[in-house]
Amino acid sequence: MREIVSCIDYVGVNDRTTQKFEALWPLPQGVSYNSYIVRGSKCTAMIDAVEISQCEHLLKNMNGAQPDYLVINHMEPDHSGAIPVLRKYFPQMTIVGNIKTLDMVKNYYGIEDNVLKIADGEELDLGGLTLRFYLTPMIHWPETMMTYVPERKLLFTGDAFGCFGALNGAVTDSDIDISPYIPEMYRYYSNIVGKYGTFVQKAINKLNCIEANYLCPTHGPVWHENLRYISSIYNRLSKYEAEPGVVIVYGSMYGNTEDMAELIADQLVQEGVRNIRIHNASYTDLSYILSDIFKYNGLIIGAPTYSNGLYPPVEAVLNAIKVRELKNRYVGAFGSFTWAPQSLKRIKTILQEMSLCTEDIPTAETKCGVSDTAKVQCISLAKEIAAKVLS
Ligand SMILES: Cc1cc2nc3c(=O)[nH]c(=O)nc-3n(C[C@H](O)[C@H](O)[C@H](O)COP(=O)(O)O)c2cc1C
Repeated sequence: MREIVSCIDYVGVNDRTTQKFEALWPLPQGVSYNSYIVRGSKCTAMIDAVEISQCEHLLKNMNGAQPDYLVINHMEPDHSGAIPVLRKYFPQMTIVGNIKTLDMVKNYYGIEDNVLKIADGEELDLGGLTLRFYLTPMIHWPETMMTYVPERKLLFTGDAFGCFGALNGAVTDSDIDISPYIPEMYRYYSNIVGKYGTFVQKAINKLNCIEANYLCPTHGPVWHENLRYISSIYNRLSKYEAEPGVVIVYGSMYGNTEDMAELIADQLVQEGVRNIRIHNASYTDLSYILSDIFKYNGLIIGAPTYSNGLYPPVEAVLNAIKVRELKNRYVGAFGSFTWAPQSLKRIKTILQEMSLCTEDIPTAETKCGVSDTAKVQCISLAKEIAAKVLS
């Protein structure tokens, strides 16, 4: 148990053994499932729980605390998995959530008794400390909400402002070097929350009226000293705003499409672009590709034609971008074929369907090896994208 501010403690756990979050996203530095205890003079509340396999650690960290309430800001099982166990340990504990939360509690865990339904803006008096609930749907499930403690200017934010990476000793950012967590925040946002930028913006605007000195998410450090910086990252990402730079994602079986990627990158450097990330879609995990795509404002995608379609690893990246409704990028495309060209056409079609950009998409295409014409096209594509991302 670690004190964050007077009467509010951290009781969360670190998971350093799960290899992939949601069985999809790599966790090379683990992940924390954050849970908190708020002690009023009359009652004690627990804010969010942990994943089912971590119950023992959670109970140990609670150090004998007897919660009267369990507030559920988010029902995803990495936070709610412990509910049935907690209910057995603390039968008196009332489960607090909004109408959508309680429907999920019933359908996941068969629990309908001793629950308290709260509405947007409602408060729960713990004695000297108040919990005020703000519904913030679709960050990133329909039931998500945040809980504010006005007396401490502290906001429990659910998954918002969270990041991958287990906690290394300290809980609050004031006590650590936060630099390892920043790339993990980009990755977490782009992988998990990225599709819901509009809803993140709605929540940010809704919560503008409250003053928060502490943001306590369900993953990663508590933000205090760097609160403004972290909020600005979230604000920017959820508006789909990006830094000048170009991500080149390509697939290649025999190196010809790859040669085009290298040519384009070489020219981008000559044009003055400094942030260039090249990803071979067959080798870089999608998690990291998405993270870079959310970070930079230029995106160039290339693939060989494969069985009259698009090379599958590149198609998977395009689908992931489409799902996340990415906006405002300067995009280019390139492709290769041997007898019947398809890949470039397909990349362009998908990019245009996404409304990623309003302008024509610059392209380059080659038949078999990289032809002189294709080289000229690659150079011109790079020049056009460089001019836009640096403008
Ligand atoms: C399994 C397979 C399927 C292919 N299907 C097509 C195709 O439908 N149409 C075509 O023009 N080329 C097709 N190709 C040829 C590749 O698109 C061509 O060799 C391309 O230049 C490969 O690019 P790379 O060197 O970057 O791997 C196919 C190649 C393979 C191995």
